[in-house]
Amino acid sequence: MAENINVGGSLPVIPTFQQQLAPTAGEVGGYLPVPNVQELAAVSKDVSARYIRPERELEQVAAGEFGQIPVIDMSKLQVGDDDELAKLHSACKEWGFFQVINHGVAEQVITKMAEDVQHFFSLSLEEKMEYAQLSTGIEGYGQAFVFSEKQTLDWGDMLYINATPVHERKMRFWPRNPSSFRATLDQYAAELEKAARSLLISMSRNLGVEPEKLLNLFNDGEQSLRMNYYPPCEQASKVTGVAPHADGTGLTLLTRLNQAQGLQVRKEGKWVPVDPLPGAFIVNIGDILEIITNGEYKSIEHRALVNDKNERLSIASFHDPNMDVMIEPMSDLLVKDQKKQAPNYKSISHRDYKKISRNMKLDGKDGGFITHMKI
Ligand SMILES: O=C(O)CCC(=O)C(=O)O
Ligand SMILES: [Fe+2]
Repeated sequence: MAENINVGGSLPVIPTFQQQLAPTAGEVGGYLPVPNVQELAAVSKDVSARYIRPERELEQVAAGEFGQIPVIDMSKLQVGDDDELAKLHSACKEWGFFQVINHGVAEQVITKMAEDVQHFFSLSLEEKMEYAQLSTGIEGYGQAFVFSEKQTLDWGDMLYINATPVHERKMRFWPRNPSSFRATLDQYAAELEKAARSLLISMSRNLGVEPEKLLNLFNDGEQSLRMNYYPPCEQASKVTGVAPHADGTGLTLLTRLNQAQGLQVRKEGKWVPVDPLPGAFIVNIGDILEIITNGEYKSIEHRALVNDKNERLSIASFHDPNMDVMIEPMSDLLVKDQKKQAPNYKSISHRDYKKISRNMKLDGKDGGFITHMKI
């Protein structure tokens, strides 16, 4: 078993990944234009067949069976509270999803972001389309991950921006309306990045690796904000706002902007509705963190449902490592109790990982790129 292990160095890149690299949406215009859902909802009550998911009828929603996802008090983590650290470790291992309270992000930063995002989505279609996605990438106003005419569509629109690295920002996608929006996005992104790094420090303590080693992977990393707008839908029980998926990212910090509920997490085959606490962030482990931790922490499938009466808004802040690092199990984690452990995942450059994962439709966790990374 030990022969294939390369503890301390980079794991070999598996050549088959290269075959999957062409063509890419990021480069050759892979994303298909689809209707604006907010407009559809405004003009007609009929929901086109392209949005209907017959499988939803068969799925089980767990009513109270598993309880709520764990709630972690970040102020306790920051002072090294052992019980809270243990709670975090178990939340990362058993759930892959948890809420954080006392996270240190000022309430007015979140409120201002909520106001500006709501303002943006309330603009006319024409105004929003000034920031429309191009066919070549995910950034901007539009929809994500649509590659074929046959694909079932999600009942939602989004504004997607890359906030870091700062020098690579594409300002054409950063709305000027409302006039405070750019500054708000900038501040919100910076505050959430701080919270994400603080969580990574606590996670590294729990994992038994030097915090610096984990943090270094995320230095000058990529942070993206996905602002989701889900209009009310007459057939809410038959559609999804975001189809089942596991985030292909490192860590995700999610905020809901209004009272409408809809996030559900898959546990033991059933869907567990998440009931967000006011002011809390919902945090989830993404595929990259699963790979880095060699599977000790797991990314979890989730989906967003929509409401039949009210619109729903959420913001996902995705925190990814630096583009120049290798995505692979951390070498320090491949040594446990002085023994070498086999890596459970292959190694790939972050750049290639992104190219591939951004070109796959959302199709549950098993349909995600992480399946190809498993050894
Ligand atoms: O809207 C939500 O609650 C979830 C959105 C989500 O999962 C995502 O944007 O990746
Ligand atoms: Fe997600």
